[in-house]
Amino acid sequence: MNQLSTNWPPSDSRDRGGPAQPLLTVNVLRKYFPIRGGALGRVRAKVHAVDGVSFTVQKGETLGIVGESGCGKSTVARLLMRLMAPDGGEQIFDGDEVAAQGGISVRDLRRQVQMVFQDSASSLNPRMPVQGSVAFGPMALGKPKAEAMALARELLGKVGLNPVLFGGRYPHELSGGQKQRVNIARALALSPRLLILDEAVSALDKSVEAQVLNLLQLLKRDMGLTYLFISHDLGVVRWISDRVMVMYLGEVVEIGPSEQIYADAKHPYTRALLASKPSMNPDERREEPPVTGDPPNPVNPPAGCRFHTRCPHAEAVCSARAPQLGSNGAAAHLAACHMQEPASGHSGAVRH
Ligand SMILES: Nc1ncnc2c1ncn2[C@@H]1O[C@H](COP(=O)(O)OP(=O)(O)OP(=O)(O)O)[C@@H](O)[C@H]1O
Repeated sequence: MNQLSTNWPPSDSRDRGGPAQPLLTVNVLRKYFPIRGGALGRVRAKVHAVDGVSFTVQKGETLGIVGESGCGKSTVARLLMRLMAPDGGEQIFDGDEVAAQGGISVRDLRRQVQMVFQDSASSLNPRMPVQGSVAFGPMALGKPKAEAMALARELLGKVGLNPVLFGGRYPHELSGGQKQRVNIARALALSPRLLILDEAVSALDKSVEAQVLNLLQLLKRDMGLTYLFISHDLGVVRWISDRVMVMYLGEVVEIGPSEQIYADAKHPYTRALLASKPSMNPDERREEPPVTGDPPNPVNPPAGCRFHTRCPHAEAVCSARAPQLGSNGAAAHLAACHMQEPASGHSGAVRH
């Protein structure tokens, strides 16, 4: 693998080692999509896509986001990039509030946060050789062409594509895995501090997926990057993430260190999701039945705990009152379930 020149990425912006410091903090983020109808196109209802989501990503870590299709993972990602405006909440990037007076502008945020999507083909311009695609962002920000092209060659090498062999190729001349490597190089060309990977390896064959995951780990270590890794594949998320956040119907139901989430999940939804995951180990203990059926309609989410309509442990309190994210053990491991609150009134509530 090629070495990058010493002046890239800029040494002052990397997030290596040291005590944990937040790079990104999100407080009570909300996005409701209007559903319009009738001749006048009036708003008839709203999809509660992201509903009060709060979390922090520490510098240098990988936070995985998991949950069933439609739970709001991609909407969170798009909100973080400000590809759409939130309806509420606050986003703080490296100490500065996004789009607030005296904070960080959306333009600056979009340079420091880059995203890689699942669909590697449509992210690339089909009429542009890949070296040009990688150089495009830096040139748009004013880097002279010769420098941007040199950076593109360097980055293609960094993602494992020989720039002499691949730089002049068009996207249709590349495999899916190669295209995704180009997309990663393109994202890195703007020297981001946070990379959001939204189902970025989901369309790849398992062997190619493993190569790209290994590449991501190497890049993260070499460049001091921070990742937000969104996937429906719990095995992949476990492998790559330091911490994992579980979403259900627009809300966070559990968040904690990866090993604790996988070994000792607190929320029945997380346990049901894990039970739905195919296992190679026939002796693996599965206390919860796999999650079945479809999630409720996000236009009218159930009152109380949104999972209560599918939860085998649901009691009256679960539909009466929404549980708060909290911990009954390790402070870093939080779950929103009445069984985790000693005084909730649920018969299965933990006692201390
Ligand atoms: N532009 C939009 N207009 C209306 N509803 C939307 C829009 N984008 C997303 N939604 C809805 O918001 C909810 C969350 O969608 P989102 O794509 O964030 O989920 P997801 O967890 O990323 O799902 P997947 O894993 O399938 O991509 C879903 O109910 C979806 O139908």
